[in-house]
Amino acid sequence: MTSSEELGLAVGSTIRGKWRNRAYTIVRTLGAGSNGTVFLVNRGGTQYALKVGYDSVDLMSEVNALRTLSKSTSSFHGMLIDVDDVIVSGKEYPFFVMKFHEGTTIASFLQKHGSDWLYLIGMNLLRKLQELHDQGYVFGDLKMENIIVSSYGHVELIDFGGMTAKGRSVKQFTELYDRGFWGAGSRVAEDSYDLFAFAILIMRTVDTQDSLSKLAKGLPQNRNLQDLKDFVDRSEKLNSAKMFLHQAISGQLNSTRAACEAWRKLLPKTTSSATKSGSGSWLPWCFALSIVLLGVTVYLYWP
Ligand SMILES: Nc1ncnc2c1ncn2[C@@H]1O[C@H](COP(=O)(O)OP(=O)(O)OP(=O)(O)O)[C@@H](O)[C@H]1O
Repeated sequence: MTSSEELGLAVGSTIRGKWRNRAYTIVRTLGAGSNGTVFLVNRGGTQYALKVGYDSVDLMSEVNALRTLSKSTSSFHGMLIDVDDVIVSGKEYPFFVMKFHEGTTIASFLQKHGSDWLYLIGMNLLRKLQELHDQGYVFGDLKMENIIVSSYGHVELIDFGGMTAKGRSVKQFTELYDRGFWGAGSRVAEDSYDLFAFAILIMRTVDTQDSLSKLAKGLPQNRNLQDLKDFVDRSEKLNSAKMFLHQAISGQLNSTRAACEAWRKLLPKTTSSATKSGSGSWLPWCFALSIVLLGVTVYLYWP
């Protein structure tokens, strides 16, 4: 794999597209994975995430996914900003530019703000998945590393290289989150495939001993769905989500719509009504405040 240093793309240097001639200044490296290196870049005062790939075939599937979603009217609209090639030291590399999502991983968000946030984050993640599923796609490679959480538990998905049209075979996945790996179902792209990965992700947030990874390292014939069910049963912190998780890992939740409804019931009451109506639990407070202000006004100005 070619690293960013080898590419000679240091902070402050410019990536200029060969075809569209747009220039992006590198602010810092956001991360590097199997398909490329992602940089935070600046163009005309706006920050973007720019991914330089090592192989255009690998990058193309992600670009195609982003292109499709960008055209939609969903919250994924306008995600893809630019696609081009850059020449570095005489060699050509493909790159694309997307919206930059500021935030952190689920694990660090929960550590900082408390584990109660898990239910709201889970709700927001299910809604994102539902948007994707409604358009006829599954995400495929759903895992901790591909989710960014920002303030108020807002969730964004990143790395759409695994996005697959429903009915096809999932093209990119991570074993730990893959139901095929656990002998719990096929790799056909359907809602329940992502919902299985969602359940694993929720389980991983309480897995301080990393026991799921240890289980995954076992022999294939010793690894099965029952191990996962036992994990859920042992995890006290997941008590209220037990039924949901059992259903998700056994493929009994067939639609993300149904999953959203089931998960909503797990939300603490105030959050639940806030997320449902979009108004929030601040309404009663606003009402109380307005009464107090009225009282103060009457007291000050009454003749
Ligand atoms: N749109 C974005 N906004 C903010 N950060 C991003 C964005 N896209 C990617 N990143 C950051 O860059 C890192 C690497 O990105 P990504 O997972 O897409 O690379 P990859 O090469 O496909 O990795 P993998 O080997 O996991 O498939 C991410 O973990 C994330 O921290």
